[in-house]
Amino acid sequence: MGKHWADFQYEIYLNGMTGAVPRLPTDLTRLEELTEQRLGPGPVGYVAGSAGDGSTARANRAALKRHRIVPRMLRDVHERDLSVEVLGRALPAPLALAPVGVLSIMHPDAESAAARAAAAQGVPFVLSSASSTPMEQVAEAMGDAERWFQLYWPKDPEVALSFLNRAKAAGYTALVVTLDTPLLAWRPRDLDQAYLPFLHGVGTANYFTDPAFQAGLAKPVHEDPNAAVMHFVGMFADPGKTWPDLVFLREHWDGPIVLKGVLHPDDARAAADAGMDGVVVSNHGGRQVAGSIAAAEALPGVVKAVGDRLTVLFDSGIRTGDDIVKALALGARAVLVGRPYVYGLGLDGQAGVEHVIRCLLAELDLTLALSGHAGPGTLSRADLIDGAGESV
Ligand SMILES: Cc1cc2nc3c(=O)[nH]c(=O)nc-3n(C[C@H](O)[C@H](O)[C@H](O)COP(=O)(O)O)c2cc1C
Ligand SMILES: O=C(O)C(=O)c1ccccc1
Repeated sequence: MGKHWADFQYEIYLNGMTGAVPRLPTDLTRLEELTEQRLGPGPVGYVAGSAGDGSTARANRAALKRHRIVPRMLRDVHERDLSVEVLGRALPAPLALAPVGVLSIMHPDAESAAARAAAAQGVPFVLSSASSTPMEQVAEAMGDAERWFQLYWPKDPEVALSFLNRAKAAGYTALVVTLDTPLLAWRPRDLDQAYLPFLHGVGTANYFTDPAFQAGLAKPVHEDPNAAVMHFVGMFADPGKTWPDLVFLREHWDGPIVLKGVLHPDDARAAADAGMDGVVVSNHGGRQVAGSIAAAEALPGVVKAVGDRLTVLFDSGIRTGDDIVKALALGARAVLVGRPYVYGLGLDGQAGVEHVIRCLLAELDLTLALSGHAGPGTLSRADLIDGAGESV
């Protein structure tokens, strides 16, 4: 028997008897606007923003909305269990927090608060290479809770190797290698506000604390921060990388490796052929290729190509429990959520992130049960039809 995620719903109703309502809305699509009111346009512009005219982020939502769940009745759903096995580990629910850089623009406790929230709810935390807190400090905040490290594969192999060794020593079990960001895309909201936290040395903690990174600087970071920032900018990603380069990661990382940002079935096959363990079907929340295929449109093709060989994860556009049901029915093993938890962090720190996790999983549990499923295992493509679509 798994955790009773739907109890959160009762807890809210029971608190309501004394007139108390939740501190944050339970419709997570409302969090962006609230966060903007609270924190202002700079940081929220960075989080909410996406590539080009923003239509790819909207397409992610529309593609999920186009699928409609066909509920089934009179199936025993009184005992439910959302647990799944992902990359050889048992997770209490098919959800992880996506890697998101520079969380200090949202809250002073930044990644540590988000990681503690994930740990408290038993959900894996994926730490970004571009975190505002060094990976060791985030690990310490989590105890032995499940954590994965997202790699922006640095140009300098010594720094790459050092990141892998540090992540391993700090207890990160899986490596999530993001392929879709060899360059930062054209993002008008950031350009128009000239908002790029890295240029101020925010989101560079893993680099600035790294001995191999420091070895490439003429002066210590604190003596010449601008030079350190420029060294970071030149190092952070490498648009020259190709598939054969994955051998380096396979050689130096013992645990599971997941490639994030895969949208084409042939790239998924290449990942399997390169000895990878999984892929995240993702278009980076619509932040990289403007006009890209929606992530949910890409999911079935990738599952068909490699579903029997790789763990297929999904992100980009998950906002509700029914979105998760749809991604699982399309063949994802679990999903990652990005912006909603980041807004939760901005609004209420660790508690805000826990609120987001609990809302998503309570709604997932209830939607599954009401659709005739006692857990994710019985979902299949047959539980969905293509609806007429809807404006979102
Ligand atoms: C502010 C922000 C920063 C991000 N930083 C990273 C990052 O450092 N590494 C990474 O792999 N993905 C990053 N992403 C992408 C997320 O991991 C994820 O793919 C995306 O947010 C999922 O879409 P969603 O926000 O619609 O849930 C970032 C996303 C946002 C919104
Ligand atoms: O903003 C992003 O989407 C992102 O992935 C990123 C890139 C560089 C540093 C931090 C985050």
